[in-house]
This record gives sequence, structure tokens and C-alpha cells, in this order.
Amino acid sequence: MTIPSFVIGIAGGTGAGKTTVARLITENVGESVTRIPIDNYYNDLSHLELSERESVNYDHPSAFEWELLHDQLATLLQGQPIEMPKYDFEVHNRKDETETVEPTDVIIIEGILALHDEEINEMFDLRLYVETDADVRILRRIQRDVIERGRDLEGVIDQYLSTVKPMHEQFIEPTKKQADLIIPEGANSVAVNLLEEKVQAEVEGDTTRDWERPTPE
Ligand SMILES: Nc1ncnc2c1ncn2[C@@H]1O[C@H](COP(=O)(O)OP(=O)(O)O)[C@@H](O)[C@H]1O
Ligand SMILES: Nc1ccn([C@@H]2O[C@H](COP(=O)(O)O)[C@@H](O)[C@H]2O)c(=O)n1
Repeated sequence: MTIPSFVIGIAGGTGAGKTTVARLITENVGESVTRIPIDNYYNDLSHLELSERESVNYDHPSAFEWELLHDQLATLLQGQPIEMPKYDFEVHNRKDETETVEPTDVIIIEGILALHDEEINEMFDLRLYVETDADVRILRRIQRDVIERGRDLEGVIDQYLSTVKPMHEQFIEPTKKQADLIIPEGANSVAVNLLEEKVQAEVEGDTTRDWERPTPE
């Protein structure tokens, strides 16, 4: 049984480079790291029609099932596996299947609102906020949403102006204050190299966590 020794939260606006940072800093540590996108914890919206799901505000904190994320992270920290939900952006809903995730030395929780929830924040040993200019982020998002998430240009622009931008300003950007480190320009190589070394040390070392683990209910 592995008891994770280091938990990293990575927040930042859409397209800031969170996933890229998470991937790069864990590239050389193989299976000792688990990456958990909080997108997988969007609420199950199976009770809604596709047309209704299309108009949900996915950038508001209420779009996520925080309790499930909290409980599953606590389970991993107790050395137990979880059944992580999986998300399908094309249909705006959870997939039917889950993925079994085993606890590993290092866990990364990554997503726009990764630093939003107070209790989850307390479970992190390191809180990162990836900061990239809004114009760069929207350009990246257009490209990604059209190519990978089955969206059209008009829809991406409408969604950006109606919910993504205002929610970023109201909820996401303020979580920067919770961060231990702010990473400018996304995956900048100096920050990535330093964090990569830190992750490597956690995987190789015999470190223990300094917060009190939640007791199972
Ligand atoms: N530093 C960077 N330079 C150039 N492109 C980048 C950089 N960081 C990320 N990208 C690209 O931008 C897009 C969004 O990055 P991603 O890491 O998925 O962002 P996020 O997870 O914050 O939404 C991806 O296509 C990625 O390859
Ligand atoms: N059905 C959904 C769910 C979420 N989104 C958008 O995803 C963004 C978060 O993902 P990143 O990889 O960009 O961090 C968020 O801004 C939501 O607007 C969506 O479009 N559709």
C-alpha cells in the first residue's frame, strides 16, 4: 500500500497550461505520480437533455461535485484506490465508465478551480497557479475546443464572453491568493525544471506529509 507523500494542486485559467505543466513536471517519474483533472468531477448531468447541458455554466464552482473530489482525495491519502469518474466534453457529461486509480507517492490535482475549495486546499502540500495572458489563453482554447472538443468557433466565442471570462474574473483569478507559487507564461522551462526536481525528490525520498490526514468516516 502506498501512502502518498506529496499532493500538488494546479489552478489557472482555461488554456493557461495547467495540463502541460502537470505533464512536464512528472515526465520522468513514471508511475509514481497520479494526475487527476478536476474536469472529471463535473456534476453528473444525465438528467438533462444535451441542449440543456450545452447551456450550463461550466466555469462556476457549482458545476463541480466537490464532495466527491474531497472524499476520493482523502481515500487516496489513506492509501486506498478510487473509482475516478471520467468526463466527455463532446456531450457535456460524465462517461459511463470510471477509472481505477491507485494511490501513488505524488498526486496532482489540476483544473481551473483546483484552489477554490478550502478543505481541499488544506490537503495540498504545494499550491500552484499557472498564469498566462487572456489573449493567449483564448487563442489556445479556440484551437483546442474546435479540434479536440467538437465545438465551433462561434460557440467558443459566445461561451467565452458569457461565462468563461466573467467566471475567470470572479472565481478563478482570485484563487491566485491561495497559491504558494505563481508560474508565469505557463510551462516556462525554469519553473518546470525546478518543479520537476522537487517531484523527483519526493518520489525518491523518504518524506512524510506535515498535515493531519482525515480519519475515515
Ligand atoms: N508554454 C506553452 N507554449 C506553447 N503552447 C503551450 C504552452 N503551454 C501550453 N500550450 C498549449 O496550449 C494548449 C492548452 O494547454 P493546456 O496545458 O491544455 O492548458 P490548460 O490545462 O490550462 O487548459 C495546449 O494545446 C498546449 O499544448
Ligand atoms: N462540458 C464542458 C465542461 C467544461 N468546459 C470548459 O472547460 C474549461 C476547463 O478546462 P481547461 O482544460 O480549459 O482548464 C472550462 O473553462 C469550461 O468552460 C466546457 O467547455 N464544456
